[in-house]
Amino acid sequence: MALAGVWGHLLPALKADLELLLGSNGDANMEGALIARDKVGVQDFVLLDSHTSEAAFLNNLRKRYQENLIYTYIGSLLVSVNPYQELDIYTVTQMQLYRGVNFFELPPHLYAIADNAYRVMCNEYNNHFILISGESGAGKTEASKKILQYYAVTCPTTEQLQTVRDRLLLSNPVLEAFGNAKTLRNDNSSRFGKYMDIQFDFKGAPVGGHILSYLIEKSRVVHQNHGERNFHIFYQLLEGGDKDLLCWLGLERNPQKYTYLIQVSGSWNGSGRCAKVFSINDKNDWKIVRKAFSIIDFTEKDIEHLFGIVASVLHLGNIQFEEDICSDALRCLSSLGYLYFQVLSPLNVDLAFYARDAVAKAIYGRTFTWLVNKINGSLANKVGFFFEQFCINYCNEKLQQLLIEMTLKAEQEEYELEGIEWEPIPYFNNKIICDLVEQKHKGIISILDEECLRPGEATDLSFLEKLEEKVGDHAHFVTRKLADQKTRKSIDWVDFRLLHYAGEVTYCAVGFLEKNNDLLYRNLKEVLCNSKNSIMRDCFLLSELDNRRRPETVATQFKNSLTSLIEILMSKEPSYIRCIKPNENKEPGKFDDFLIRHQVKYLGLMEHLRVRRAGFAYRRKYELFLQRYKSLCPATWPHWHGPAAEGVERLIKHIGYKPEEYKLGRTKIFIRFPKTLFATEDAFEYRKHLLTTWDGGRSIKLEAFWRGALARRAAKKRTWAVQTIRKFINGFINRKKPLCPENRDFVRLSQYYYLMKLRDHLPKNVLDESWLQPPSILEEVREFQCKGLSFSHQLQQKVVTSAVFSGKKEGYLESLGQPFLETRLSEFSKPLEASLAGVEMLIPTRCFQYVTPVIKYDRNGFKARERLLVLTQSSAYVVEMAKIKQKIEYSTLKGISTSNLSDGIVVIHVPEDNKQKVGNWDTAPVSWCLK
Ligand SMILES: Nc1ncnc2c1ncn2[C@@H]1O[C@H](COP(=O)(O)OP(=O)(O)OP(=O)(O)O)[C@@H](O)[C@H]1O
Repeated sequence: MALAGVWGHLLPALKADLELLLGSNGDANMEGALIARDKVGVQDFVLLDSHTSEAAFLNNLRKRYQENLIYTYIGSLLVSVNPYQELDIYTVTQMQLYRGVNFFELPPHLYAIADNAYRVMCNEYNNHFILISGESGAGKTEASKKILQYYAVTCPTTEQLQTVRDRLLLSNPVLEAFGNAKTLRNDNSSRFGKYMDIQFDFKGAPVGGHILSYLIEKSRVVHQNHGERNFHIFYQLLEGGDKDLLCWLGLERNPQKYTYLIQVSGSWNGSGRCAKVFSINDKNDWKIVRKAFSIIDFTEKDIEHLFGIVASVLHLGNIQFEEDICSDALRCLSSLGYLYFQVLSPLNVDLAFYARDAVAKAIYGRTFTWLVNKINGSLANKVGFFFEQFCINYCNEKLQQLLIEMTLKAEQEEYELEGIEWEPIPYFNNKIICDLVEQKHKGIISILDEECLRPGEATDLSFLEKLEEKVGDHAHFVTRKLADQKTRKSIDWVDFRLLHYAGEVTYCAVGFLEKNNDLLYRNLKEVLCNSKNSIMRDCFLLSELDNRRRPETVATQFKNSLTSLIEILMSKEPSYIRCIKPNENKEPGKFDDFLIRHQVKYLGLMEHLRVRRAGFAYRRKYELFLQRYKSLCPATWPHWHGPAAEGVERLIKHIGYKPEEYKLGRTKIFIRFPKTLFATEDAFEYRKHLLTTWDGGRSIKLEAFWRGALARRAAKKRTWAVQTIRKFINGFINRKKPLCPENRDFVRLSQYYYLMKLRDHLPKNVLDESWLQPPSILEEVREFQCKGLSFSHQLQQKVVTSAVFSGKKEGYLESLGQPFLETRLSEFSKPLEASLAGVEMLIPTRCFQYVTPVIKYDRNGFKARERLLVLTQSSAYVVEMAKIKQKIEYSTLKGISTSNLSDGIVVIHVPEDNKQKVGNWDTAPVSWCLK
């Protein structure tokens, strides 16, 4: 399974950043889904009443958010609203709760998505990805971390695999230190795109992983916006690094001393200082990062070099240029041995500053890539600002297209497979915009590359002109020159505007050429290649210099890496998590309608909901549907013996499904309207409560009640049955007195109100029936209680038995239906009874765990002899005529076997040297055959 992609930055207009969580599997449909609704609004938007208005959508989201229910489904897509507070829903207990449980059985949760992906991956051996998207600060990184933690806790692991797990978890603080920064929108904003792949072995244990990083925001190294910070690592090093380290790196603890940490536009409290950020504890974070490094296999040398580079960047920023003057900082750098500069600059002061910043950005960018590569996989990066925004939004277009295509494709394929007529769903295909950006020769990226590469004087304006010339007639492209009178005013001469699927974004073309080229002077590269710092050398490999071919432009690199990413994603099954930021102030409980409506729009949530609803809202395998709802029809309750498809047909006919409400496929039933399923689910809930409500630890009286009701049924017929059920419920409820101390059970109180509410809203034909028998398990419970046997003890025994025999022994299922006995004394013949009486003198009865008559087959000629088998906590005894013939201590047992047929043969394997003779028993058998 894998995590990927964070583009959390600089999206003032489109604001759509992405984080991907990639992995294996995901049943995107409702296969096997069991609907369990929590009580606030609907937990699946698909279940909203017939209309799919944005207002209804927002209402539901708001209602739930105000109750701290931050997760809601749209089918299998999870919508998550940032709570901006710690919620008690990520505990290990919660993880265990969601582990292995059907998708919709529990309230919506990240863990359900994660677990579903994992389970389908394990069952179907396919790959899966989870795409997490949302604007900066919406909670993508947190979601991905929580999913990682979920896998770390719930996946099987060995000591050896723990290393992989720890590496995956601990790579996060390191990546965040180097790749995250405080922005206005998020104090811990990921400034790079991230794709993390987690690989599992066939047993479902995590065995490896790798991370791809995209587009680290290098410009932040040399420049931060008002109210923002540089990457965390700089502050962590200064704040947390010990004195000796700082001294060795030539650093002072005070961040104010470093230009790159107090950039002009970063002087946001008026004096060029960064105000304290209370949510960030650099000192503490430094400790975590330091510790993580050692666990993720970085050598001390690596760490030394890495911090050397971080320090070098800070020193670089302090280099000032004046005519013919080399600053102290430069000398300091050289003395550290990290960089040897030959300052033979033909550049003027401005260009020298430009070159200095270019070096700092390049060093940081490449070091980040090196760091990611070191942690796992590999890939490139680059860029900054409008150009960067353009790349990010292009990426969002591609992923949006992927989402729609994959959703529709999956639906379409399933309908075809099931032989169900497909009704096409109208949706906006944003391929047209992707083409506008990426098409060979004709797309914006190609045009940009052409301008970058062509000889002669190319400028950002000539690029803009080329765009007008080549894509000017495209419906999603506009410039001031091409715009109509009205829109013209809002577009500058140097701008172009794209009509993205999520809305219009205006890009300033200034800087596009330069950023696309990402030029680094060749002589500076040579200097860096000669550094003594091995990481630095690796980052600026000489081979790159030898290669005279022009490197690919930034946009082309990005396009290519995106194409590979999309290819990877297309080969996997999707799951989606859409994160929503509820307000701009990071305030818990505040639901800003305007802000959220905007996100609902650009995240395509309404579109997704319509897609889900336009087809069939739910589909289930016949077997699963029947299993869940069989109690709603006398013909299918308690067992249906024919094919499941026919059972389902009978069942829905009985419930009263109308033809337009469903279709029957080859293996599944398709239900068109959520309402239909909703009603069925209500009826099911009602039945379930009736059948399973427990009466203060004693068996419920439902069955007896029911029998009585049945007896009088003939006379009073249906109306009476309804009254009977009502009476039962009322009686049951009145007896409960929910608040009295013995009934402190709060759950019962909730059940009561729930049941009462449900009763008034049931489809008529559900209340009408009195054929319903409680399941056999309840009869069994009653029987146990009559006999004073402990139900939970029985249950435990049955669970153990099931684990041993399920699917392995014929007739096992039938035997499960009977109560397990602790003795079979009634089956004793007279001599055996006498035997037991004698044995009781030797083994106290209180030690008996199980006593049964057996036939022992002698090894010599397989002669059958009647014996008594007595099992105690520690040993088995074979008894004959009041004598213990053999004692077998469990600790010496080699094993026990049974046949897989429906017989009672048990073979007890004892060691060859078991000479433990008891009484007059004279042989030490290897095996026992008992019947
Ligand atoms: N599930 C959650 N529970 C509690 N707090 C959360 C949760 N999700 C997010 N937050 C809070 O919101 C902050 C921002 O979340 P996060 O960093 O995950 O956003 P993001 O979408 O990854 O942003 P960016 O794109 O800028 O990296 C977190 O630092 C945390 O304080």
